Amino acid sequence: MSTSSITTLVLEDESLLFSILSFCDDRTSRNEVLFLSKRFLDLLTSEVSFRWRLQCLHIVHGIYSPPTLGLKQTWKDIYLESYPQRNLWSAHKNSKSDSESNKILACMRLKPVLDEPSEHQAAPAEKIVLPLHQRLALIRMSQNLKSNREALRVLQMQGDWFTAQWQQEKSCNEEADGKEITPQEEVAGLPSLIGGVHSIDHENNRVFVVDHTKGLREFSFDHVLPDLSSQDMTYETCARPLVTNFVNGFNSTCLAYGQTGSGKSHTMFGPHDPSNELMSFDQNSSQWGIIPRACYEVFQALEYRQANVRIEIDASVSMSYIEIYGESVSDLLRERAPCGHSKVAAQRYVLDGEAEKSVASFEDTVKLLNQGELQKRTASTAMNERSSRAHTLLILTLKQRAHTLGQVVTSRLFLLDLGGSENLKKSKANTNAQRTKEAVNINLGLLALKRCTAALNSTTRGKKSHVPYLDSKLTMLLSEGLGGNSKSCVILCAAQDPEHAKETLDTVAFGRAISNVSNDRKRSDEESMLKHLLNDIDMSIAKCEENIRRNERWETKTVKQTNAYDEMETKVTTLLVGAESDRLELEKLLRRRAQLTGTAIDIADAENIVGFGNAHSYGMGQQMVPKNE
Ligand SMILES: Nc1ncnc2c1ncn2[C@@H]1O[C@H](COP(=O)(O)OP(=O)(O)OP(=O)(O)O)[C@@H](O)[C@H]1O
Repeated sequence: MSTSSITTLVLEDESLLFSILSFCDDRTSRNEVLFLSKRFLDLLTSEVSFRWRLQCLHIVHGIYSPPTLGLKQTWKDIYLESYPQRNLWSAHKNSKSDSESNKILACMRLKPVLDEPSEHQAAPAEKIVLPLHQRLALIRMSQNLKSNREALRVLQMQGDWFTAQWQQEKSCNEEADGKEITPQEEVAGLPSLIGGVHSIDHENNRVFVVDHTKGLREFSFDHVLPDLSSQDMTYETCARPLVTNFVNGFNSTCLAYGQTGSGKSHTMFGPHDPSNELMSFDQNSSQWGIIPRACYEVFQALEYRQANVRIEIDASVSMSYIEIYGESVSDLLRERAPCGHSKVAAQRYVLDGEAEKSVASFEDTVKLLNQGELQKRTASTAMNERSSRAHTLLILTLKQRAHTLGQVVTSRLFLLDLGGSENLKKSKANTNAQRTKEAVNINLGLLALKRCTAALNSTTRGKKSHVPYLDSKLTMLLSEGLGGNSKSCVILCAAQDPEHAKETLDTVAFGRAISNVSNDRKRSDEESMLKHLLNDIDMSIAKCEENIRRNERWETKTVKQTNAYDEMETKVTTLLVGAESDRLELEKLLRRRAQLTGTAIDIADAENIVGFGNAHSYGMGQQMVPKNE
C-alpha cells in the first residue's frame, strides 16, 4: 500500500480497527488484535503519522506544507494548522479556513558580537547602575530562585550591594581621605551593568535589555533566535510558514526592522560579496537570505504540486522589486524609473501589479534580483560599510486557478528590507548632505510605521482608532501586512553591543508593539489590494462628514463697504463656519481617494461629491447671496 493510501485510510476511517475487534470471537486472536491496535494507535499519534497526514492533505486536497520543521515546531502543530484548510481548493468552501484572525509574529535575531572592534564602532558605553528590585529580578532569573528574599541573600553573599563590608570600606576611605564622597563617585562604586542586551532566555523566548533611563527591561517574543543562528534556521522559523501560507493562496508579509548595521539585509538577502556585485545564488546556498530561499521554495512547491498532487491547479508567478525613498517609489526592475505617472499615484501602480514582471522559474527571479541589486541605493557610513539608503520591497504575486474552484485566487508575498533607523551623529551621516537626506527619509518612513502600529494597538471609546496609513508611502504599501488580511512576521534585528543599547531598546519596544497587532487573514481572490486602503479612507471621510454635520453652523456678518456708485452700504453675509479644519481634511481625503481609484478628479470637479457645493448639507465657507439691508 502506498504512503498516501495509508494516510487516507488513517484519516478517513480511524475506527476501522475497532470494527475488526468486534469480529474476533476467540480470545487469542482478540488479544493479538488488541496488541496490534495499540501499536497502531501509537503510530497514529506519532510525529511520523502527522507527517503522513500532511502528505495526504497535500496530495489529496492540494494543501501545501513545508518539507522541514522550524525551530521548536512539530509536525503535529503544522497538521493542526493545515487540517482546517482542507477545503481551500474545493467548490465547497470552509468558512473557517477562508478567514482567520492571527497576530503578527515577532522574531528577534541578534547580530553576533564582533571579537575585534571594527573601525565603524562608536565610543564605549557608560556603566549603568540598576535599582535594587531589578537587580534582584536578575538574580532570581539567572539562578532560578522563587523569592526576592532568596535573591537578596545571594546578593549579600556576592557582597556587592550595600553590605556591611561595602559600608565599612566606604567610611574608611572617607576617613582616610578626609573628604566626602560625591554622589558620582558613590554611583561609580556600585555594582553596575553596561547597557545593551543583558541576557537571552531562549527557552521562553525572552530578552533582557539594560537601558540608561529605564534600567533592566524584559521583552517576550514569538521566537528569539540563538546568537549564532544560521540563515537556514532564520528562514525556517520566520519565513517558511509565510511561504506556505502564500502557496496556499493567502497574502503574507515578512519585514526586517532594526537600526542601521544590525543585519536586516544580511537576513533578507544574505551577505554581500564585495568582489562580486551580483548575488551568486547558484553557489553557497547556505548563506542565502530569506528572499532567495522563499523564491526557491515557491517554485519547488509549484513543481511538486504539478507532478504529484491530484487537484489540478494552474499557477503563474510574477515579481515586483521596488525602492521607497521618502515619498518617491521607484521600480528597481526598470532602472529606478518612478512608479506610476505621478508621485501620488505610485502606490496604486505598485498595488495594482503594474510593476510586476512575470517569472517562470527560480533562475528568472535570480536574474531579476540581480538586475534590481545593481540599482539599489547603498553607501558606506560609519555604522555600516554597505548601508541601504532606502526601503526595499519585493513582492511575489501568485495567481492560481484550481479546476475544482473555477475562480482565480491571487496571493502576494511582501518581503521588505527596511532602511535602518539611524542616529545621524553615530553614522556620521550629518557630515554629508546626501547621507543626511537619506537618513531623514528613512527615519520619517519608520516614524510613520510606528504611528500606524501605535494606532492599531489603541482604541478610542471602545472603537478601533484611525490608522494613519496614508501618512507615508511606506505605510500605504504595507497596509496589507499591518492590520490587513495578511499573515505577517517582523524580524527584529539588533546589535548586542553596549553602545547600541538605546537603539536595541527601541527595536525591541517596536517589536512588542507590533506583536500585539492582529491581522484578519483572508483569501483575496480577485479583489483589488487597494480595497483595504480605500476602506480606511472611506472611514475617515465618514468621520469628517460627521464632524462637519455636528460642528458647522451658519454665521451672519454685517459688512460695510462702498458700492459701484461710491456709496456706503451695509451688507449681511452668511457663512458656514465651525468645521474649517474638517473641511480641509475632507478635501485632502477626497483627493487621495480619487488618486487611489485613478479617477483623477480636480477639486473643482468635486462639486458633485457630498460636501462640496452642497450648501444645504455642507458648503465650504459658502457665501450666501448678499442681501441689502
Ligand atoms: N547574523 C549575522 N551574521 C554574520 N554577519 C552579520 C549578521 N548580521 C549582520 N552581519 C554583518 O553585519 C554587516 C551589516 O549588516 P547589514 O548590511 O545586513 O545591516 P543592515 O541592518 O541592513 O544595515 P542598513 O540598515 O544600514 O542597510 C554586514 O557586513 C553583515 O554581513
